[in-house]
Amino acid sequence: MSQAAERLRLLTGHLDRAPAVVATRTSAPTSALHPHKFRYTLDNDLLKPEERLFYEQNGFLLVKKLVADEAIDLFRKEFERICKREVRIPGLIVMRDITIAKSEFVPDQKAITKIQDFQDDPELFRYCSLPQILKYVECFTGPNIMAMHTMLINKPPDAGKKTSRHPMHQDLHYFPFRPADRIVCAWTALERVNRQNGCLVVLPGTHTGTLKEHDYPEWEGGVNKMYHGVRDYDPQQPRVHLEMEKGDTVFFHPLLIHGSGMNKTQGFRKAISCHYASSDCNYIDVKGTTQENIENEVKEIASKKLPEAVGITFQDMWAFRGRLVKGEKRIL
Ligand SMILES: CCCCCCCCCC(=O)SCCNC(=O)CCNC(=O)[C@H](O)C(C)(C)COP(=O)(O)OP(=O)(O)OC[C@H]1O[C@@H](n2cnc3c(N)ncnc32)[C@H](O)[C@@H]1OP(=O)(O)O
Ligand SMILES: O=C(O)CCC(=O)C(=O)O
Repeated sequence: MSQAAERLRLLTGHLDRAPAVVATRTSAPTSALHPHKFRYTLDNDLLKPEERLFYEQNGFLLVKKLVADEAIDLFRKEFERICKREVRIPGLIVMRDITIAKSEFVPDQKAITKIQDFQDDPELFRYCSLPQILKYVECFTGPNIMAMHTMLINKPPDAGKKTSRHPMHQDLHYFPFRPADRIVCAWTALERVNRQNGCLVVLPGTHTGTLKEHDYPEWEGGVNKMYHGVRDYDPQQPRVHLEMEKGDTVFFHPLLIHGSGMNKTQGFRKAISCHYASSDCNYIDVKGTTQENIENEVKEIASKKLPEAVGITFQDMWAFRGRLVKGEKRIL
């Protein structure tokens, strides 16, 4: 058994006890007729009872070998074509690590840390519509599903300044839509990921808390643009390193505190992800909330890059990105 599988087995072992925490933490009124009142998963028969309880208590669920090697190889090839500029995708954001952000651009995947917003690339967007992914997503979002945000992350070998780390954060910080419980991220390893190359690190159970204040961590070597982290993060909290094989997929709640470590290898650690939300979610105004700092930053960057973007709301920026992948388009 792999280390990751063993860790998961140990964690699921804890679920043998009665899910009292689940019942007490739900915001919905609990009923004596429904001792297991679930909050984070929906009533459908897709999840196995142990998977459902695991997500309720931990805020994430790792599914082994969900995406086939053939599909992954196609995603990797398309990423390579994008990096070489053999294909150009409208609206795609290409990010370089802060250590090389000011150097001359080289059209090679070694120079690219992440691509974001590939909703208009049919090759990559196939990931967001894979039936085996949507089958799980539906358990968290319900039947009307929007793909709201897409990324292919190519974590580079660390250049010695630890900038390849992703600070511990909650994805909800970036999202002006709610309810949080109807949003989920699917993150698939495009190769083996482990502590050496900077796998995801999660703080189990933190999805039951609230959205925390985020800001740039004070890292000596610098921090990538928009990589906010939870302020006053306590590194002593229990954490789990999600070591995964190619094709393994983790689903996680947008309040789950997570991040990823430094890539200490010479390889580029690749993963593909999509944030989904129920199309029944509604937009919120984040002014006056802890999210105002990221709203201002995103709007400032957008208006620098695209003068036409001045005056466009944060909510509209998300509405442009969102694509219906299943069911009916409603509010989002
Ligand atoms: C809506 C927001 C995203 C939603 C995220 C959903 C939640 C998921 C959780 C996360 O992933 S959190 C991390 C979110 N981070 C990002 O989304 C970063 C996305 N990156 C970008 O948008 C672009 O890479 C960026 C706008 C920062 C730069 O792209 P450009 O095409 O404008 O690059 P360009 O080479 O023209 O450089 C413009 C300026 O940015 C600087 N720059 C580029 N890459 C940088 C970098 N990595 N770090 C810091 N600064 C950077 C660059 O030095 C330069 O500075 P100056 O204006 O001072 O000359
Ligand atoms: O892939 C990674 O290294 C981190 C991704 C992450 O934290 C995120 O997408 O929110």
